Amino acid sequence: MSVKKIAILGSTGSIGTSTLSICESFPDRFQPVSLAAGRNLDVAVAQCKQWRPRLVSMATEELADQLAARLRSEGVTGIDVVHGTAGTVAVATLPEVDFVVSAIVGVSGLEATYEAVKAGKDIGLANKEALVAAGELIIAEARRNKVALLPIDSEHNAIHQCMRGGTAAEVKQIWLTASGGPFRSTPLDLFASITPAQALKHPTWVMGQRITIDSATMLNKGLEIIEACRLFDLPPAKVQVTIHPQSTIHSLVEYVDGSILAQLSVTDMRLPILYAMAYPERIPSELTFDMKSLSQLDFQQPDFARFPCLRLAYEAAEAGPAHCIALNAADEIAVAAFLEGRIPFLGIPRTIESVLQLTKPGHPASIQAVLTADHEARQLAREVALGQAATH
Ligand SMILES: NC(=O)C1=CN([C@@H]2O[C@H](COP(=O)(O)OP(=O)(O)OC[C@H]3O[C@@H](n4cnc5c(N)ncnc54)[C@H](OP(=O)(O)O)[C@@H]3O)[C@@H](O)[C@H]2O)C=CC1
Ligand SMILES: CC(=O)[C@@H](O)[C@H](O)COP(=O)(O)O
Ligand SMILES: [Mn+2]
Repeated sequence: MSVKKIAILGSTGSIGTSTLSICESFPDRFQPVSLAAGRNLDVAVAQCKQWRPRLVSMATEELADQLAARLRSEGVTGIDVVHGTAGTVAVATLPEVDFVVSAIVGVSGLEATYEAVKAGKDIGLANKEALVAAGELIIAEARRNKVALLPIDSEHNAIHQCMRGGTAAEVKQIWLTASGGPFRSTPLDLFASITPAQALKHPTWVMGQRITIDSATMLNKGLEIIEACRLFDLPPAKVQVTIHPQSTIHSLVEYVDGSILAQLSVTDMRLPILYAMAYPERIPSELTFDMKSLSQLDFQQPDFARFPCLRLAYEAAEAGPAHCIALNAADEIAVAAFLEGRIPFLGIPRTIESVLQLTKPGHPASIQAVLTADHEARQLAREVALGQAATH
């Protein structure tokens, strides 16, 4: 059995480190050969020392120089260090790479993901923002190059598994489960004073900051609706959301005959990562779910008044690609502003809604056009958020 050579985009993050943990558990199956980190120099140094990849990228030239110096001083040789977008693209397209785990947060991960698909690499996709911003282009390129695009996002991974129970034409609709985040039952009059520390306490998952805040506003589920439309070629009306606080069922597929298939497992991202990396095989693992401990599965319908971001995402999905790009871009800016204490929690949906209202319908036909639209939406979002900051 040959060892799959893995590139990890976002190796220092939550998904990246879980991917390396899978490589550690299955050394005869997966070998990381190229890594892209952002700014976390200490973790990048440690990963280089442990894994001795061929190529590593850091976000900036300065950080790359610092990494190279640290590796030299510690006697670690044979690792090329690159930087920036060109660096992440080089990591993703290294000729010997068989499989790319795309787990940079935000649109920063888009170009490397797209170039990996163009280079014919199979992809494990965690970076949902790439699909939200440029899903049609990525999917078309994946079809052209016959690459497997395997979702790592837990809901889409669950749907991918449940889709093996029928044909695409037999699917009536799909159900994405949502935890409801930390504010599922918080009185609405307290929303105005929600702090970053409160919003960063996810009830069921440990994840990076941006996705954790997105779970608190439920914009994460909104992005996932668009992600599902792109991955499974479904209209927004066939992508439903149900709140399931236990995060035990990761999503469901409803078939035309009335059967609903669900995927259940532990709340541990190593499992969807392993599924994607091993596909179409299933590798025995210790990530078992204790069925005997399962006593209750709850569901409730989401409330758009509590979670306006969910409504905004459905509206963007219906409005088309330019609005999906704007939805994500505005959220990236608003979440950063909230975490820096510059806008309130409710400023996140307010920023997104204002930016969407100012966005004209459009269908960017290239990655460069997507990046231009993303840049313009960010500018708008900064102006809107800045206006709010002045009155905050
Ligand atoms: N965590 C989870 O359980 C899940 C995550 N996802 C998705 O996976 C992606 C990653 O999420 P998560 O791991 O939680 O996020 P983290 O914030 O934990 O990690 C983000 C990673 O991206 C890197 N990064 C950020 N900016 C750049 C850049 N400009 N160039 C290169 N690398 C960069 C960071 O580097 P550094 O830290 O070195 O700065 C880090 O390695 C997101 O798209 C998220 O929505 C989807 C489902 C579940
Ligand atoms: C693990 C994962 O896939 C996350 O996207 C998670 O689902 C977030 O939780 P929410 O359901 O609260 O958005
Ligand atoms: Mn998810």
